[in-house]
Amino acid sequence: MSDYDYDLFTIGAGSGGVRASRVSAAYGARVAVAEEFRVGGTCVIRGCVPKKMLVYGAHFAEDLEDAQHFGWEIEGAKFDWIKLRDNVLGDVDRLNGLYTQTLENNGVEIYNERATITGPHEITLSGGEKKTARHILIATGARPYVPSFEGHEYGITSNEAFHLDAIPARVLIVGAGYIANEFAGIFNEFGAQVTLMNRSDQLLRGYDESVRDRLLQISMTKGIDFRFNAEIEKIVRNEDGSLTVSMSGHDPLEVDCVLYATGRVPNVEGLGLGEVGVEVNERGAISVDEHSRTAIDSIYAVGDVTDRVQLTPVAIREGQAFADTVFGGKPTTVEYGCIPAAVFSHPPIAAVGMTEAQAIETFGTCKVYTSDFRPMKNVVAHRNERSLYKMVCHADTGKVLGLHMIGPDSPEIMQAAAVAVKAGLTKDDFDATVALHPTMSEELVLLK
Ligand SMILES: Cc1cc2nc3c(=O)[nH]c(=O)nc-3n(C[C@H](O)[C@H](O)[C@H](O)COP(=O)(O)OP(=O)(O)OC[C@H]3O[C@@H](n4cnc5c(N)ncnc54)[C@H](O)[C@@H]3O)c2cc1C
Ligand SMILES: NC(=O)c1ccc[n+]([C@@H]2O[C@H](COP(=O)([O-])OP(=O)(O)OC[C@H]3O[C@@H](n4cnc5c(N)ncnc54)[C@H](O)[C@@H]3O)[C@@H](O)[C@H]2O)c1
Repeated sequence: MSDYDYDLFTIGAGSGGVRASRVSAAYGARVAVAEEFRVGGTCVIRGCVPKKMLVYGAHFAEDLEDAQHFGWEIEGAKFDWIKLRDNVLGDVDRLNGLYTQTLENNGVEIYNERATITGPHEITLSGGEKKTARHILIATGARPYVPSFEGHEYGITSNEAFHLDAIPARVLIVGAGYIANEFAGIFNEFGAQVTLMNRSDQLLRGYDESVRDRLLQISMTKGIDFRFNAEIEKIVRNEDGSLTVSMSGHDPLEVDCVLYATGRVPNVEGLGLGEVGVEVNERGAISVDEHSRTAIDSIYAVGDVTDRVQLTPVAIREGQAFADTVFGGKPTTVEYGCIPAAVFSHPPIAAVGMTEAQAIETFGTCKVYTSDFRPMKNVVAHRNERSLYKMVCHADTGKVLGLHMIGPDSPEIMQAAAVAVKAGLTKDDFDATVALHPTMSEELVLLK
């Protein structure tokens, strides 16, 4: 008989924590999880899922416009934000229920409370109750980073964006990464005047320059303004509720909403890590080994709180690997190479593997094949918006090192193509595959 209340106590019921808890319980472990907000975590409650639903909702603005060129009369079309918002939040409630049910069906005990670590095997819940466990898993995720300056409290983060009472007429988005470009697209399609500002002179650092440039060009054509090399200095709230934002290198801007999309920081504060000896790195993320184990043998950490790759499928893999290793008798590590990623902008971007710049830096040279085309649907719709597919290959072997796409449905297309890139296939292998016609994805086997 174990001396502990549980075999595993997980802190945080998000993507990583739910997977780890559920699978560990299925292996026969006695598992409990503490969640201070809502079961499902960032992805389900205020991240990937509601964001993607807003992206779908937003894209109807273009679809309705384009439909007229396909013979459809669209009279009196109007957009109701409250209806979309409440439908999305309703589905979030449904998913929250499903995730809770999944945990309960697997015999995982849920504490709807904040938890802190008070010993290598001890957790204290906010209500004061103490629990012991053979293993503790920290899966507390990350939260939006808000830069500090005078008046910063007048801005919102992505957390609040899902609950707005109205679409603001003028929005300033601070940052130029994933969330900035996704919400710039969403607000712009809903009719807001969107300005995106960034302290550097580029957007989406880490993505291939060609697709970044294409997104910038298309976004500008759609009416989104960009201010680069701009550091936010001050926000003043005016009597009418509008906000005047001062920034370096540019004129002040008057808007109705400021959204910070300036990265996410690991949730480690007040967890008791220092007291118990769990180390954090210079970025404030929990340091772990390849099995997600911290400096304390009984304590592990997965997902955004470790800041390896802040993506849901990665948190899930880390949670699964933890359970397989600790309770499944199958020591498993996560492979971080060739992780496909997407930006759900309008149009979306998808990528896997090395950019052209990374390939040149690694190998000194590479071969690049591209297709720059106007999708058939855009031609009929009179939409002057071109897609770009780019394949980066090893100069000698022809092995595909990276694939980069911007265009309609590119994330949907990329998932399948990423299998080929991960498998180490070559440009010749792609070319040997007969095209599926007429599609956009056939460009992948016709690259020049
Ligand atoms: C707007 C937005 C859009 C995104 N879109 C995508 C996307 O399209 N694709 C993608 O792959 N990723 C996306 N992400 C990233 C993705 O949501 C995260 O990488 C993922 O949720 C990380 O999972 P996690 O388990 O590490 O943490 P989380 O899902 O954040 O879960 C952590 C949980 O721990 C709880 N918690 C924290 N501290 C405590 C405590 N002390 N006690 C109890 N509970 C605690 C929190 O309330 C939270 O529920 C998006 C993120 C955001 C913000
Ligand atoms: N489609 C997806 O998969 C998706 C979508 C949203 C979020 N996410 C995940 O969530 C993470 C967080 O998203 P994000 O967009 O907030 O982060 P990000 O890292 O993508 O972008 C952060 C942006 O903020 C800027 N910035 C950082 N610190 C700043 C400061 N002090 N002042 C001004 N600007 C500053 C950066 O230059 C950058 O442009 C992403 O890294 C990603 O892993 C993924």
